[in-house]
Amino acid sequence: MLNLSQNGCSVWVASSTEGLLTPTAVALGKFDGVHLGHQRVIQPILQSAGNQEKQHIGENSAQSDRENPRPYSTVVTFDPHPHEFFTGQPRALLTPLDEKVEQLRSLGVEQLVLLPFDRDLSALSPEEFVDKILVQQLQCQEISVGQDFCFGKRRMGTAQDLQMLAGKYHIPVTIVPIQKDGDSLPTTDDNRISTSLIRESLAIGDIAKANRLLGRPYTLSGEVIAGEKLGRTIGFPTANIQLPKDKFLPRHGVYAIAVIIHDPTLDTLPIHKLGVMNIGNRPTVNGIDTRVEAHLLDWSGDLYGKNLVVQLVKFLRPEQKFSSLEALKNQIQLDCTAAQTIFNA
Ligand SMILES: Cc1cc2nc3c(=O)[nH]c(=O)nc-3n(C[C@H](O)[C@H](O)[C@H](O)COP(=O)(O)O)c2cc1C
Ligand SMILES: Nc1ncnc2c1ncn2[C@@H]1O[C@H](COP(=O)(O)OP(=O)(O)OP(=O)(O)O)[C@@H](O)[C@H]1O
Repeated sequence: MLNLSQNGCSVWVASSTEGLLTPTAVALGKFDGVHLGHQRVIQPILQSAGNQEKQHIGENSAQSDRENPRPYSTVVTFDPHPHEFFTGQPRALLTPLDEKVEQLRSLGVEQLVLLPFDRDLSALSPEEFVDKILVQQLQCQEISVGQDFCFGKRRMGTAQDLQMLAGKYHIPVTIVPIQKDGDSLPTTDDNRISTSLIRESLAIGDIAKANRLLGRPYTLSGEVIAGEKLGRTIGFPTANIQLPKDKFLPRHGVYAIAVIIHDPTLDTLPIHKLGVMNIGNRPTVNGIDTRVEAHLLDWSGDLYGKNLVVQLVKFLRPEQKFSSLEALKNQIQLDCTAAQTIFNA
């Protein structure tokens, strides 16, 4: 269906009905964020695909592959997000499709299958889901899920049910214990690493926690587009970043950031810079729409058309309405100093 690649490696993106690579070793779930808990669930299917490859070394591998094909490490998820299907409300995502693909690629996943989440799929019983989707369509040889995984009509199937049903087809199921946020005490159920907990952390500007649960910095990525070009008149030119429409935005306000700059038209290495960013409506200039604007420290030059990957480091302050551009300018200077102090530390 689609082959999304970067750096020479790629993830094959398919639906259950189109373009599937089979057989598969499958990790099941929504995987929004590809956080540390998700990464633990994905690990066994990478090992399974990798281990079988190792067995082939030294054998007549072409013949061996034909007789006993290696399963493709495959993340199976739903599109649209089930929450969107049931509520009819568009769901903002920690990792919109391109970002999810990039994160899965970096883990070594070979295929992402997007199961079209519709009335028919949501009505499948656990038995039907295993038989129709996992066995017949995906030709699944191995499965990995988290301990609290639920599936099938009204989420009535548990991870143990999956183990029992898949066992009838001799498909082993790894049930990964719940991963908790060890740094947050006491470790109660509320500390279960989850997409929801990361969204809550981002919504209050607790970037350290969100980054810890993700196992990497939360990023906002997109092309630099034209703004009102006011920033340069106050000595702080800003790159306006166009994000995917379904990207989850953290708390509005000002952040210390690390930025990776890619020029899509040139085959050059990315440039790494530090900076400050504002997410908000810019009340000082009577802005109406939400903008994401980055000012890079120690940078001069055009950024239009370039792709920026902005990694959130720390929330600095809420957005404010200033009485003049001069007052805003003075505050942005203080923001730059505060960010620099964080980077130095
Ligand atoms: C670090 C930083 C902090 C900012 N803080 C605020 C703020 O507190 N209040 C506000 O109205 N605008 C704030 N802005 C947004 C500015 O109003 C905006 O950058 C300016 O209007 C220029 O935008 P333009 O060049 O894209 O038109 C901030 C921008 C940056 C880069
Ligand atoms: N903290 C965790 N520890 C172990 N497994 C997990 C953890 N979080 C999710 N999983 C498993 O990873 C797979 C994908 O999880 P999924 O995205 O569906 O849930 P989630 O991350 O808890 O998100 P949400 O907060 O939206 O429920 C599932 O098999 C799920 O059981």
